[in-house]
Amino acid sequence: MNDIKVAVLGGEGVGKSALIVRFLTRRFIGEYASSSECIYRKRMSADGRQLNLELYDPCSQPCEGKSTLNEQIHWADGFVVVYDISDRASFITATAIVHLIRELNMGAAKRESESVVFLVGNKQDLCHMREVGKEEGQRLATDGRCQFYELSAAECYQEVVLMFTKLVRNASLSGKAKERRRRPSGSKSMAKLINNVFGKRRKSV
Ligand SMILES: Nc1nc2c(ncn2[C@@H]2O[C@H](COP(=O)(O)OP(=O)(O)OP(=O)(O)O)[C@@H](O)[C@H]2O)c(=O)[nH]1
Repeated sequence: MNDIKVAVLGGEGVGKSALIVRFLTRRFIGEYASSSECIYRKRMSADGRQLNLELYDPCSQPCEGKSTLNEQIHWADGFVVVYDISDRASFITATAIVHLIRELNMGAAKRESESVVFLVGNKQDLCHMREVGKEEGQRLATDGRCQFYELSAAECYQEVVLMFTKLVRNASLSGKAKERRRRPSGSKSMAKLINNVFGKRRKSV
């Protein structure tokens, strides 16, 4: 069975938990606990193959044993980088995250091990308060070799599911996940890292 690790990253309050909870439970509940980081686990199938998905939801507040952005990027096979279309500061944060992911990918040398990154402009239902143009998101996605979505965790259940499903499929085919499968010793040390970094909280939905 393949393990696929996806980190949902972005500034504070952009809707990371809302997107994850929407994908896993279909529901938009409005308020989400944000005092600790956690990993949600889900079994799913893609292209007839069974996958174990691990979805990492970071904690924006300072919390005990909090992992660094670099650790999160090394851990994951794929990323959803989220910003809020009604909050320009969150777009600047998303831009920095996309650039950091690509920088660390370059450090890892091989192009085929490049991570799958989806850039998501969330809260599309707040377009009357828009501070980030759709074309700006598209431009960042092109620069950072990301797929781009504008959607609303509050209102677009189908789009949220499609986005995550496509990301998981692409990540499962990516060089990074394949490389990990080919090298059991590598996955052992990665498992150790995960336990060190994320061992405290795991959730199944
Ligand atoms: N209008 C609107 N509000 C949203 C949407 N998605 C999330 N929210 C709201 O935005 C707020 C923050 O959502 P969270 O999912 O907690 O955001 P987060 O990025 O996980 O937050 P932190 O973990 O604190 O960084 C909540 O009040 C949500 O109800 C959306 O698509 N539209």
